[in-house]
Amino acid sequence: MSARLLDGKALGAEVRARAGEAAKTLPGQVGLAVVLVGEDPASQVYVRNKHREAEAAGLLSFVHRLPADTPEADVVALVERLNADEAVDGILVQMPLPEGIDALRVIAAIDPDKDVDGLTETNAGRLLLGRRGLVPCTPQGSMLLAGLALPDLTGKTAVVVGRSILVGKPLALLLQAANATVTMAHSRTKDLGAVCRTADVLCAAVGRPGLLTAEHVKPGAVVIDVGINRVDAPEKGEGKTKLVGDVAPEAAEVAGWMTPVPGGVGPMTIACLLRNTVLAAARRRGLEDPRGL
Ligand SMILES: Nc1nc2c(c(=O)[nH]1)N[C@@H](CN(C=O)c1ccc(C(=O)N[C@@H](CCC(=O)O)C(=O)O)cc1)CN2
Repeated sequence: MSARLLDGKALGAEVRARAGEAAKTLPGQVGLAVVLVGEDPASQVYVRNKHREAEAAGLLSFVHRLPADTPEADVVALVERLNADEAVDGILVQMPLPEGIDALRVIAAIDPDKDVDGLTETNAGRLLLGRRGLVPCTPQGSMLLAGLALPDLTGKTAVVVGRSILVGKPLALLLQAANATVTMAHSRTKDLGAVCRTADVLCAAVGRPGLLTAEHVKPGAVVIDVGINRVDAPEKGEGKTKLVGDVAPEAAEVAGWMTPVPGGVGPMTIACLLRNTVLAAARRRGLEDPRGL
């Protein structure tokens, strides 16, 4: 069997287009502020892409770049200024932050109603309690991709490998909210293969290239590979690199559906960020959530 592709590029483009259409229906322009501290090369690419996609969708995009040695208090002060800025509907602080800055303290400074990353305690609590809030972008994108293969997850078994606050934990809650029976696995899980083979939906969010192989996959399962790992690619030439997921490509011989890396969950992250920003903007204006978003 060769898995069908869950195309995050195509679905991401649809989600971004819908966010752009919904933004047009709101009074005033929707504004997104992104804070980048330091020079992490991958983060610089992601922030550039966020700026480009936000503008392409008709949003106002404000990028704040701070040097790596910026004191934590100055990052928090910037977040507080953005909280008070009427032109800003959504705030995102790009992760990872440089050593010496406590990410949780910076996140805690974000107004929960502008927290388009869904990482504040308030939004994490809302997700846990099943209340309306802002949901982290990568887990949201993973659910949209899984939904292409399995529109109804009721009674399905799901295994999430990884327990980060950015992906693993919120993704497990979203799967549970969609009536799946969820197991969370991690580095201390005994017999990871046996646990993973129970999954109708297998989600890998660990950041370890090729951690899961064909042996971890139940025949026909939906495999959502959240890992985006840059590895050496000597076959492409000296010093060249490539992106690979947490799931080895041969797993596609067993899976029914699988996300590629690149082109799977990654593009959904920015698409869902635009979606969250438009949702936040509508709610801040006291309006209903836009239809069709
Ligand atoms: N505050 C946050 N920081 C980080 C998040 C996040 O959701 N919030 N997620 C990641 C990085 N990220 C967005 O910030 C991100 C990662 C990957 C992609 C993407 O489109 N990947 C492409 C490949 C791009 C490339 O060539 O490098 C793909 O997978 O096809 C978008 C956004 C960590 N930080």
